[in-house]
Amino acid sequence: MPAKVYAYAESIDVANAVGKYIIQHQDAAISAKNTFKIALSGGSLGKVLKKALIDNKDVASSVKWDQWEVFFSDERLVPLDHPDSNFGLFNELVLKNLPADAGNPKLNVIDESLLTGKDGQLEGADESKDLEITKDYASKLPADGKLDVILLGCGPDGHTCSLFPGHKLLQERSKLIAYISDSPKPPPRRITFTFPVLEAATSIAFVAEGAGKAVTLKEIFGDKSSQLPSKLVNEISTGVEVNWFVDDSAVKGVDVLTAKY
Ligand SMILES: O=C1O[C@H](COP(=O)(O)O)[C@@H](O)[C@H](O)[C@H]1O
Repeated sequence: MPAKVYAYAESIDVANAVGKYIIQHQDAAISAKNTFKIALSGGSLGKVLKKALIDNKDVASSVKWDQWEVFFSDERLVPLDHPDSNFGLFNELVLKNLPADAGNPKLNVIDESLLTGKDGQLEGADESKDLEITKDYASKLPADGKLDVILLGCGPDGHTCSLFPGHKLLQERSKLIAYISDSPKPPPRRITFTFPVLEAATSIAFVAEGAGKAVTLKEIFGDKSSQLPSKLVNEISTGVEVNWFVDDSAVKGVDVLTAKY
């Protein structure tokens, strides 16, 4: 199933489309099994989620937080209130802005009590504890391994989750959550979903904005031989639908059909 690309002139329209997409999948998941399992990413996605889930009042009033189970597609090995934490970003921008009666999602976060070292750096880190964090996070994934929605970012280098171009973790098949201590983007110590988790999902959506992503998207959609991690997600053939929500500048010069969600 080829990836679908939804493009908009304005950033706010990208966020509103992401909000609509989330609500449609939330409603389908809840009517089927009474719960919505969604994985989030960090980086630029944080601000999009704030616009989609807090500022857009129609979407905000449709979110059934009590029935959400939230996971993180990757996480940096830093305290949950650290500026580099992907959970921390979601907490600051979304959770802390929820009205008191909004309900409480079930949050699946790393076990902070096992953290060592400082700021996700290698110095002072105890790798055996990092591996415990990794194993513990894997145990939090749904028993059937199936997430309803995974929201992904695409870095300017084409990475997604903490799966980086050319990295050996792109081949990881035996673990659902993997540990990385040589992330080329700081901080170096992180955990990440592997391809088997992405392959088992119902729906994946990338959100990518800005002219800085155009060269990368050109390669992802135009170069059949590209091995960029985000391009490899587009090629998953397990039946998971892959969507891209982008602004016009991110797809300027990219030879791809776009639509509105
Ligand atoms: O390091 C990370 O980067 C990616 C991409 O971030 P973006 O700011 O270019 O959208 C992000 O998806 C991932 O969760 C994060 O850990």
